[in-house]
Amino acid sequence: MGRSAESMPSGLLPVSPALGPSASFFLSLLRKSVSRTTGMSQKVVLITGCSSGIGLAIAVLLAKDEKKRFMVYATMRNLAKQEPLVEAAGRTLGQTLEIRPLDVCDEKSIKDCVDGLPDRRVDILISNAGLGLVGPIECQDIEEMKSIMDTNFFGLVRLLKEVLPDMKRRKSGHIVVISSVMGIQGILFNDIYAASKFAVEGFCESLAVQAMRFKLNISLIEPGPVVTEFERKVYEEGMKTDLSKADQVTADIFINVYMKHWSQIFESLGQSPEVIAEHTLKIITMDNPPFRHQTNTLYTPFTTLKYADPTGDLPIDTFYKAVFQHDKVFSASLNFLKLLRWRSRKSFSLDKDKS
Ligand SMILES: NC(=O)C1=CN([C@@H]2O[C@H](COP(=O)(O)OP(=O)(O)OC[C@H]3O[C@@H](n4cnc5c(N)ncnc54)[C@H](OP(=O)(O)O)[C@@H]3O)[C@@H](O)[C@H]2O)C=CC1
Ligand SMILES: CC1=C(/C=C/C(C)=C/C=C/C(C)=C/C=O)C(C)(C)CCC1
Repeated sequence: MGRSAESMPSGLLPVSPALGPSASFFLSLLRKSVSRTTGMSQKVVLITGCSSGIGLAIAVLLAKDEKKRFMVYATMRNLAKQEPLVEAAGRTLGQTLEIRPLDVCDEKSIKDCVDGLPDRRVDILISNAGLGLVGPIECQDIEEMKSIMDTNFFGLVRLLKEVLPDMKRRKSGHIVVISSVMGIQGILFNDIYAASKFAVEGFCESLAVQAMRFKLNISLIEPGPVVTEFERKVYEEGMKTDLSKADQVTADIFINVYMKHWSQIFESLGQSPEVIAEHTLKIITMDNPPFRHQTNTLYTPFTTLKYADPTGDLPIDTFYKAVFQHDKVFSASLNFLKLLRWRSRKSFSLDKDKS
């Protein structure tokens, strides 16, 4: 995709309005000549939720791209949280990465952010901002549930209402959504979170056919557990749940079965945000990116159960057995996996030390 010199991202050759008309004219000539000589077609990437985790990792990986293929607008709802990103971005800050405010629950904040981009152009939108929630529904209030839907689902809808019309007009663009394995398959005590990711998937699947008519791509990235702030926040909030509204059996399963497995699942199956960023880079640089992409091969045995049985009984029976009948075997398998991964990581770092 060839981009005009006028629409080159400001991060490459910043033009200060204070420079006056002649300097601006000179710089615009310089931009044209840079574009002509390098033949560069730098893509503008807008990412939400970059204060931590997956969003931060994607922003940094793309900004540090050796071929400088991307101009990254890394956004977050609270700029007071930008320090980790500033630190990780290093010298790319102000060059191939700029930090902007954006709250996915606030239409005006989205519009202001997009209006502030050169030509309002977004080549790749990475919808990443999201919140988790675990617990029995009888202990969660509707407002709390609505805020999950508002962030995880309507956040994406608001973004697309702002960005999609321009992409359609230009007949180019890639919408990448950080969904989850829970966009494919519900998990015990994640009723509302899974519903929000199912909503995301249904929405994108419906939109994908229309997008094709405008030569746009939509891709859902579906990670399993990823070791980020999400893990800690969800665990801490989950443990604070007021279980007085739940019966004894439910409260017991939540604390002594589900929450007991939480850290173990992340330790045995968890990926790093950097790995998810690598997967995302691969997807956005493909000629024909897939609509769905799972990042974790260790988790696919679970998601495959869904596709293997159209009645839907197989995953439900299997999860039931894993949790209630073969708890010890399930737990031992996770521990074994954890040990294997620890050993392979150790031997990998020993190999690196030798070389
Ligand atoms: N970690 C995991 O196991 C998995 C996560 N995912 C998904 O990955 C995405 C990123 O999560 P992850 O990096 O793990 O978690 P983090 O908690 O590290 O990051 C979540 C990001 O979303 C931001 N955010 C929350 N609400 C809003 C909002 N209204 N507007 C803008 N930004 C907002 C947070 O900002 P702030 O700091 O201000 O709260 C933060 O930057 C989410 O969509 C999540 O559902 C998918 C599969 C697994
Ligand atoms: C696999 C599995 C379990 C837990 C899975 C979890 C906890 C997955 C977390 C995924 C996340 C955090 C996705 C984020 O979007 C159970 C129910 C213990 C038992 C049955 C098998």
